[in-house]
Amino acid sequence: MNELLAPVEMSEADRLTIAAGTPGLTLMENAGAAVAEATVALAPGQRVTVVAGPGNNGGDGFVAARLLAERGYSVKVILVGEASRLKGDARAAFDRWRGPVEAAAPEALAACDVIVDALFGAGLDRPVEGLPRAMIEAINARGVPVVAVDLPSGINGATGAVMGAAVKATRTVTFFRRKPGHLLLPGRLHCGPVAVVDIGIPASVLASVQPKTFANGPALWGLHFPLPRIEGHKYSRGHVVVVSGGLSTTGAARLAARGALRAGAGLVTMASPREALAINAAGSLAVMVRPVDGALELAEFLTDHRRNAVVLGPGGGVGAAMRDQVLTALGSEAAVVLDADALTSFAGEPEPLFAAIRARSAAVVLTPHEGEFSRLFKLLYKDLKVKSKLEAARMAAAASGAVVLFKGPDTVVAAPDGRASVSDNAPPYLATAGSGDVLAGMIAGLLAQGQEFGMTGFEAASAAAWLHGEAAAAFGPGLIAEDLPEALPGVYRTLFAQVAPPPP
Ligand SMILES: NC(=O)C1=CN([C@@H]2O[C@H](COP(=O)(O)OP(=O)(O)OC[C@H]3O[C@@H](n4cnc5c(N)ncnc54)[C@H](OP(=O)(O)O)[C@@H]3O)[C@@H](O)[C@H]2O)[C@@H](O)CC1
Ligand SMILES: [K+]
Repeated sequence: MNELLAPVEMSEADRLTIAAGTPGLTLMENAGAAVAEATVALAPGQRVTVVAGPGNNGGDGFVAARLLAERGYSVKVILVGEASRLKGDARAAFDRWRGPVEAAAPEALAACDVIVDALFGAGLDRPVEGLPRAMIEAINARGVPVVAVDLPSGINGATGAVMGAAVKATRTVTFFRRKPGHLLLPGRLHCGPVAVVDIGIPASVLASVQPKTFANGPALWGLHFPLPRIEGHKYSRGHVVVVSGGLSTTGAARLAARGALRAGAGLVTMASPREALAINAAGSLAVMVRPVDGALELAEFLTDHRRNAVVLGPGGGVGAAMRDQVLTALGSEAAVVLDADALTSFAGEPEPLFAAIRARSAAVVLTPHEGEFSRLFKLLYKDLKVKSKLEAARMAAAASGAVVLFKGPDTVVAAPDGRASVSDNAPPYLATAGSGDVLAGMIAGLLAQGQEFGMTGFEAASAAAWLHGEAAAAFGPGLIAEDLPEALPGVYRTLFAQVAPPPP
C-alpha cells in the first residue's frame, strides 16, 4: 500500500480495471459510497452541499449526493459547469441524482453544515480561475467541515502544488492508493487525514502500472534493513569515517558521528585536522579520532577498505580543499555521503562532481536542503515548468548519478533509476540546527552496515530520513540535534520488532 500514483498512473489503473471487466460506473459508485460514509462520519448537521465539477470527480460527488439523500440528509448539488456537457460515467451518475441542482455562485454555499468538495480531482490540468476559483475561496471562507473527493480541489495530484487556489479540506477520501500530492507540500496541508479506500481496482494492475514513487516507511526498505545479528561483531557492522572541519567547526561532524554510531555502525572514526584533534577527542567517547589533514592523507586513510562509508561536508568549509577531499573520497571504494559544504563547494560547477560519481559503483548520497539543491542543480531547477520537488529530485538524481535526498518537511529521496520516496513523518521541530548533520551520519551508518543485507543507497537514505522523523517525533517538542541520536534506540526497538523475521 506504499505506492503513490500520479494522476496518469491512476488513470492507467482505472483503465486496466475497466478493460478487465469492471464498469467505470461501478468504480464511481464505490468511490461515491466511500465519500458518503466519510461525510456521515464528519457532518455536524443534516444539510450537505456537494460542489461538483465537470469531470468524473463531480461524478463521485453526484453518487455521494444520492446516497446521502437516501440516508435522510438534506442534500443540494452545486454544479460548476454545464449539465449538458457532462459525459460518460459522470453523466450517468448525474442522471441518477433526482434532487436539487443549483448554478454555481459563492452565495449558494450559505446554508449547509458540511461540504463535499467534488470540483476537481486527478483531471486538474491548469491554474484555477474565474468561477471555480471563487467557489474554492467560498468553500474555504464558509468555515464548515469539508470532505474532499480524491484531492482537495486545486491541488495538483502529482506535485502537491496549489494551482491558483485550493480547498482546505477537513479530510480527504482517495481511491486505491495515495497520490504524491497528498504527501508533498503544500498539498498535504490541504488534505487533513487521508483515507484510502478500495473501490474495486485490484492490486494486480500495479504490475503493469509499475509505480516508482513510494510513501517512505518500513514497507519500502524493511526487508533490507541491517538488523544486528547475534553472530555479528563490530567489524561486520561497518566502519564510518566522518571528516571533521577545523578548530571552530567540529560540532557538525561530531553530530554526524554520533548519528552514525546510534544508527548501528560498528565503528565510527572522525578524520580530524590536527589542529582540532584535542577538541574532537575530548568530545567523543565511543567515536574514535585520528589525525587526517587534507586530501592526500584522506586518500591514504581510505585505503583501508574496512572503512566502508564516509561523510563529508558538515562543518567542512567551502572551497578547493573541500572539492579535493570530495573527489578523493569518491575515488575510494567506500560509500560516500555528501552534505552541506561538500555540496556548496561544487555550486556553479557541478560537472567534475557528477563525473566522479558516475565513474564509481559504490553508493553516493547527496543530502541538500532547498538552498543547497538550487545552488548545485541550478539549471535543472529553473527548467522545471511546474516546480515539483519530486521531479526536481528525480532529475537531480538522473543528472548526478547519485541518490539525492532533498530535505524538508516533505523530504524526497530519488535514485538515478527513477525510484523516489516521499516522507510525511517529520515533526515541525525537526527543523533545528544540526539535525541535517545527524541525518548524514545516520545514512552513512546504515550504508556501512547494509551492504550484506542488500541495502542500496536509495534504501539507506530513505530509511534514515524516516528514522530521523520518527526519532524527532519520539523525543517531542524542545528537540535539539543532540537529542536525535539518543532517541533512536526507542525507535529501533519498535522497528526491529516489526521487520525482524519471525523466529523459526
Ligand atoms: N473511471 C474513472 O476513471 C474513475 C475516476 N474517479 C474520479 O474521477 C476523477 C478524475 O476525473 P477526470 O479525469 O474526469 O478529472 P476531474 O478531476 O473530474 O476534472 C477534470 C475536468 O475539469 C476540467 N478542468 C481541469 N482543470 C480545470 C481548471 N483549472 N479550471 C476549470 N476546469 C478545469 C476539465 O475540463 P476541460 O475544461 O479541460 O475540458 C475536466 O472536465 C478522480 O479524481 C476521481 O475522483 C473515480 O470515480 C474512480 C473511477
Ligand atoms: K476534489
